[in-house]
Amino acid sequence: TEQLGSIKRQTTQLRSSYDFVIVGAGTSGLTIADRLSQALPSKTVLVVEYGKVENCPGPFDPPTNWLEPADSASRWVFNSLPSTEMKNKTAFVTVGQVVGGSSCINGMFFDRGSRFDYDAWTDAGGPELAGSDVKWDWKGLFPYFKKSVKFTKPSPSVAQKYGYTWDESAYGGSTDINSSYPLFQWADQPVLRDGWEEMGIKPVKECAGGDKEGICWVPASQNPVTGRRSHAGLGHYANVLPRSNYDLLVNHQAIRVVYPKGPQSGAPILEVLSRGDGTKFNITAKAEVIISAGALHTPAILQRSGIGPAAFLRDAGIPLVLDLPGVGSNLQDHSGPPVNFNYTNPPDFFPSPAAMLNATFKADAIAGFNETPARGPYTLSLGNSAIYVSLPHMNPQYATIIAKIRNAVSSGAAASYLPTEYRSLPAMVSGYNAQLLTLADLLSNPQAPNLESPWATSHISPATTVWSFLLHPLSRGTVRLNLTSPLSQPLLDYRMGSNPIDFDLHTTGLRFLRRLLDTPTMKKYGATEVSPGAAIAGDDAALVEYVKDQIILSFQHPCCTAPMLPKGRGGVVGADLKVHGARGLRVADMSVAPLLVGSHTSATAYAIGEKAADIIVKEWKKPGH
Ligand SMILES: Cc1cc2nc3c(=O)[nH]c(=O)nc-3n(C[C@H](O)[C@H](O)[C@H](O)COP(=O)(O)OP(=O)(O)OC[C@H]3O[C@@H](n4cnc5c(N)ncnc54)[C@H](O)[C@@H]3O)c2cc1C
Repeated sequence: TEQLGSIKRQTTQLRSSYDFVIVGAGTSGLTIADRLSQALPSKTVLVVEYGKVENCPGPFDPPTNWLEPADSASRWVFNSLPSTEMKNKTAFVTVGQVVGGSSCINGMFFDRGSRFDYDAWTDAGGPELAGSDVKWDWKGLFPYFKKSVKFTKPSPSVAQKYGYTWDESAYGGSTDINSSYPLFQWADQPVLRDGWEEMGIKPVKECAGGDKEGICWVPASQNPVTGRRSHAGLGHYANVLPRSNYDLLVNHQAIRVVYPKGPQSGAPILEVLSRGDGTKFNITAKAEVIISAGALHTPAILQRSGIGPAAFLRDAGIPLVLDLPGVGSNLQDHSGPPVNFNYTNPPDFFPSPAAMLNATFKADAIAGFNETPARGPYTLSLGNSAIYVSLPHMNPQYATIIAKIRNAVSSGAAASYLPTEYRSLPAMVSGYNAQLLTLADLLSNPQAPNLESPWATSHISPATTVWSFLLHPLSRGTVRLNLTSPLSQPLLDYRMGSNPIDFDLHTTGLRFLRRLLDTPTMKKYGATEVSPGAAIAGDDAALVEYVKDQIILSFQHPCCTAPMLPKGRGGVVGADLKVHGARGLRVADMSVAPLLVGSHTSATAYAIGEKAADIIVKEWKKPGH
């Protein structure tokens, strides 16, 4: 209960005003709240969170079924609108709804993108971002990646047992967000690793330092001793208390920001709704409101505030405050199809996940998870290994795909891949063209991965499967208020495959992954392809059909819906994360990424939070504030 000292459950418990009001106690939001309340002790900070504080942890604490947190109240479940180019498939997407946000329910796979991914953010923004004092390229972000986690190297015996490698120069932070390697791997984990190496993919010693094309060990966001999840709700809230200027209001929905005297008049008022008794309340921010509600809810809050695409807001009957068509545009996520196979002569390693079917083994695993230090299978979350491969290394004919991307821009065809309402808006078209040209450069770079395939074992039941994650999709979706119920979850339109060149990228990934089955290691175990199969793989049209049939539309990494880009390129915030045209209002979470990164997204969300906090602290420490 002491930890809950500053928890507010009713607005009557709040102070009359706060300097900073942060919307969303998630991965980025709590990072910012922690840093501001620490660096600016004379200022007050309030975080407003929709969910509760009690519902974290999620899955892997110990692991339950993937995507099934121990407490389902800790998340939102979205089913997107159908993607017409993907046979009307819908994306199943979840996000955290709890103090800690999605860092409470995620897969704990704690990787960073490659340096080229972040350099691409600046490229896509053109001179305005490149020339800004604040830089969001790799060089500008790397110090914040370092600051955002405390890395604990594995003991020599564990490192030797599993072959973990690392380079501490990629780390160095001391904050209470842990990055560490688990004390357990399944004995058959090396089977795929051997296969990848035989395909010519090279092991990389450390993948968090900007260069990660190859085979990577990836740490987990977990405590190195207890094996438990490390998340923002602990590291940036409970474990930093008491702090007299840091309050957290739970179980309240931020509805919208209101500018009684116009968006240039100073920090807006935040309107919140109690989920307990349904009352509405206004919270006064003296300095700033910072929206960190995640890539799906941040654009909904802005749209309810009258900040968004003018035509949409008019149709919705919401008075226009700022015409920013980029709000809720530019939705991206990782997606991809699988290659399925069986072993006719399966590797007989012990333990493999099949051992969990044995009651004695499982009982020992549970006991081990509760020891200190913890040990055994339950200390392993989603896994810790992945390959990251560039387009040139997958496809010798990659230049044809790059030419298609460039031609789509020069011919004007690219605009027709955007949602209809954007095709006549010059800023949206020019921003998308700039993104595509940036991505054409990125995808041509042999050191910039465009495929990820993570694994933890050679036996992923029921079938043996390797997934192809398309790291840099070209299609763009939208997030829009649900006009029949504007306070409920927004509508997601993923529009996967709306840029047809994405199919070339998906089929490249599939063709590349299939080569795993030709390696000596896989042949030794009699690996036999189940799908897509050689006959289909030789036939472009059939392989595209396979992609449409088998693709998973979301690997739970939605982003980019309030992008940091100039207004003339469809942007919503500038390099200082201030909403274009508004005073006292910033956005800081995965929505501000202009382009999806080639990694899972929590490490980037923490780094965005760290950098945002630094920008804000510097501004408010200036004389005159
Ligand atoms: C199931 C799952 C698995 C994942 N696996 C991984 C993984 O293995 N590795 C990895 O790196 N990443 C993973 N991710 C992605 C990663 O966790 C997220 O991208 C990242 O945590 C997002 O951070 P954020 O700060 O943008 O938003 P969040 O952390 O989602 O925070 C947003 C917060 O805002 C709150 N909120 C929303 N609307 C309102 C409102 N109106 N009023 C008040 N509060 C509001 C939410 O409740 C939430 O607490 C996964 C995500 C999910 C969902």
